[in-house]
Amino acid sequence: MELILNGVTKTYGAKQALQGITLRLGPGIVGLLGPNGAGKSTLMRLLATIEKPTEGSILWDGADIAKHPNRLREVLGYLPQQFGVYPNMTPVEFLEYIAAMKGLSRKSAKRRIQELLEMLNLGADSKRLLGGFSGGMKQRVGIAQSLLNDPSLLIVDEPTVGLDPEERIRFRNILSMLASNRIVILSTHIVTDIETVAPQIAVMLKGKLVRYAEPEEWLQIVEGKVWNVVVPSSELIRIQETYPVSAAIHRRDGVHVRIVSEREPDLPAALLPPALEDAYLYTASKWEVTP
Ligand SMILES: Nc1ncnc2c1ncn2[C@@H]1O[C@H](COP(=O)(O)OP(=O)(O)OP(=O)(O)O)[C@@H](O)[C@H]1O
Repeated sequence: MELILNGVTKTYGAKQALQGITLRLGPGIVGLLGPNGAGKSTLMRLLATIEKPTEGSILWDGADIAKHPNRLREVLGYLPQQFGVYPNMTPVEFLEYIAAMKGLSRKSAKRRIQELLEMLNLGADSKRLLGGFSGGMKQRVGIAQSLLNDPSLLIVDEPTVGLDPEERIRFRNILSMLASNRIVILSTHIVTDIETVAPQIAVMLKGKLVRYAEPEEWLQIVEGKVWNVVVPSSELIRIQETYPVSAAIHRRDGVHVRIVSEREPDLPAALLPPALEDAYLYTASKWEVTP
């Protein structure tokens, strides 16, 4: 089970959405992190064989998916960013419909749907109409449809948008549970979505893969560079213009601002242990000036 990207580039007219992405993935979760417009969804669509690279190649277990898309499609699960359900169907009807489109036999689909409804904690709601489901429940139905064929490659694009904190945590737990025997690619612009579940994190900025590393390596980038400074709220804008700011908490004694700075700032400052958010912001700020 191996996915290799070799110099993958995608252009739309004059727009380069992806530039020379090279990456090798094995089983487990990889978190793909980047701001809106970084190219994550484009990359997901290429991996899902919906579009082809303009240059470069994507190999699934050695086969080029542009030439042999079915090799990957058979083992692919995809939860796109915009995932819609039919409001007048129950989860069972909806999943049966998707299973039929994927070419699963009725008998194995029925069994698999029951398994997935139990696993995703939807069993008690299996006879309700999807139109009345919460965002989190719909998202679990989305995951269920992506798992119908027990995929070896599972791609989930911005899955936590619109979910409440409890559903977010539940969703992360589901993904961790699924990652043991497949490659899971989780794309997001929210650091907390991936920091607890992804042992490998790839950051994309402006269509390029900036770095692919373990969380510990990300943290090393900002070791000794994260500071807490307390300033009056009138100073906050100046601070934000000067440093990457990963948090600003308003307290009685002023605003406690968490900044990333290579040198000790010219303000009373206390050094803090680094977090992934600091590393991400610092990397993005460096990339702004030296693309
Ligand atoms: N079909 C298309 N035609 C033209 N430009 C496109 C197309 N798809 C994407 N782009 C452009 O490519 C760039 C990357 O877009 P993409 O949607 O992949 O980013 P993203 O990181 O997924 O961000 P978001 O989370 O906002 O979707 C953007 O500048 C976008 O406008």
